[in-house]
Amino acid sequence: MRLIEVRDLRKHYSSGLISKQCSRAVDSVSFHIDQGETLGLVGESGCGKTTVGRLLLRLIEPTSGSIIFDSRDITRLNRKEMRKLRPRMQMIFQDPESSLNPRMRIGESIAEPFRLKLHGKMTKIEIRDRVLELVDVVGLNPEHINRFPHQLSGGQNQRVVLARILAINPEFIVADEPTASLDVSVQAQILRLMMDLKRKFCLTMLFISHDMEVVRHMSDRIAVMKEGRITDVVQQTRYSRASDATGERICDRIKGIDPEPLRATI
Ligand SMILES: Nc1ncnc2c1ncn2[C@@H]1O[C@H](COP(=O)(O)OP(=O)(O)OP(=O)(O)O)[C@@H](O)[C@H]1O
Repeated sequence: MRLIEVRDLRKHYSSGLISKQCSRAVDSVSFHIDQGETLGLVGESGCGKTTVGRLLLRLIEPTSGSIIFDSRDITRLNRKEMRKLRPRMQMIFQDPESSLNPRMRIGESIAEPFRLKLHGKMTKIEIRDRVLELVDVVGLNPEHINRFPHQLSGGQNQRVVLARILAINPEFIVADEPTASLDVSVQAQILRLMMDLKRKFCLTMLFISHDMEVVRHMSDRIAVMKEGRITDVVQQTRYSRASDATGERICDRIKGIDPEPLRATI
């Protein structure tokens, strides 16, 4: 089943006071993502990947085109309707610390969606148990819940971001270069965790990266972007998809990671 469909999406920016110049950040882009599928979006810096991701969640408004999410054109929804829909679609950014409130302890950050009663009222004990469960699911220790983001590493903070997203319980995630800011030694661990969570929670994902090898490892299909347009969509077969060799290459590149578990997730 199709969860998201983008039709003829454009985002143009104009600049210059006297002679107006138009930059076509996204130009006539169309694609779809099926439920449970990961579509990789790859292309060189400045080709429009992040703009597509932000448009899909309506963090920015399109110049034209439609974005059908679960059979509804979200470009036509008003603020109230969009606010209601928002928990179903979430974004993971490059820098995990920027997505976390620096003054909130990790436990509070993960608990926030429960406190906001996104999924009904819960008691304090139920919230604490769910937080501890999620901390475990993303591979953190219970002691981390009392720390602040600046007291954790980048990789640990990205795990917190993932736990918080799972607390919101979305169906669709835009992951925009989620490991780009991380130390090479933790990149493979986070990618592996994302693959596991994606399977476990049946998530649908747009995975954005400029790194073709990482995108090949993570995606079912790959859309290639150039100068605001999608130039190619490649279906990954069981064989072309991140093969054992690719898994090993990623591990080779990201030193200190045992290739076996990574291969097991392919
Ligand atoms: N608010 C804005 N105003 C004007 N131009 C913008 C704005 N945001 C993005 N752009 C331009 O749109 C184009 C696409 O930017 P975008 O950030 O989507 O690219 P990207 O492929 O994600 O790049 P990177 O991989 O470096 O993050 C760029 O040329 C950028 O300068």
